[in-house]
Amino acid sequence: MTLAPFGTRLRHAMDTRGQLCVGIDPHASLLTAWGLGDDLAGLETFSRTVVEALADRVAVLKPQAAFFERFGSRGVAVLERCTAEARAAGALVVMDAKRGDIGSTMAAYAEAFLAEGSPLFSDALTVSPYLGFGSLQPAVDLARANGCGLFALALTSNPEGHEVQRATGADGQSVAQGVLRRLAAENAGAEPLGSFGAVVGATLTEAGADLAINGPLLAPGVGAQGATAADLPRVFGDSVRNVLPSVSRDVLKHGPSVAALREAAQRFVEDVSTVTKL
Ligand SMILES: O=C(O)c1cc(=O)[nH]c(=O)n1[C@@H]1O[C@H](COP(=O)(O)O)[C@@H](O)[C@H]1O
Repeated sequence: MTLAPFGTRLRHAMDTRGQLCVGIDPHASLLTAWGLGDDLAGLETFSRTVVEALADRVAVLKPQAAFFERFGSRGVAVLERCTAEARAAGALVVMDAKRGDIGSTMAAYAEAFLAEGSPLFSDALTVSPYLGFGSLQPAVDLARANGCGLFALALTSNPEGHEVQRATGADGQSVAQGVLRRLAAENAGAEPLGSFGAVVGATLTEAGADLAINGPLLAPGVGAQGATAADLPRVFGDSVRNVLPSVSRDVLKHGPSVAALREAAQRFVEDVSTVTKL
């Protein structure tokens, strides 16, 4: 089956379901708080419950691969099921695996997540451009061919990111701005939205970069890291309509009640819609 471009599918999902991504981050502390064991059975119940609660209503679910890999191959098998079930229930899945390597290895990462029929096939993948944006080319090509997307780390939500991302190159532009320019080039002419997004933390005091990339802007940091929906216009300015705010712990802490998870996600959707419609 040929999928429509990821940017088109994401625009539709955000317009119909609201601009929100919920991260599936099965921290040991959350498994315990839910009354589950910090083990494979706990991981399975946790991820199933989040998918049951949210996959039929939020635009995007973003499993954080690390929390599944913690349990080895059987944890990865849970991630495979979680991804397939979330997609079958109607959510777009952004696999948060932050892959990045030399081009020839990047091609294998791309096949793992963006080749139809792969056990971990996802709608999009988070990638690190810090081996050089060009090293991501095999993932860009496969994503484009298969209706998938990428989110490249540009201005991350953690304070340590600045020393690399805000550094200025010989051309006078910041490293992050260079990444954003390359993404804009990949998205040129795409309508209604390109498929090659940037990660820009909602925690920044200001973007300090041109975010007009004609692509989605994944904005983690809302909730547990201190940002709120009210911060989005300050950071994203005119690009706020293309922002996909991402919340993990601040929604997940409301489980294991399916109703409470849904209410928490709905509150974020409403908060975000208040600021994006201004
Ligand atoms: O790519 C990401 O999703 C990401 C980028 C970034 O700059 N900051 C960031 O927190 N994330 C991820 O977003 C999630 C944030 O989780 P909470 O702080 O619990 O909402 C984690 O899975 C992080 O790995």
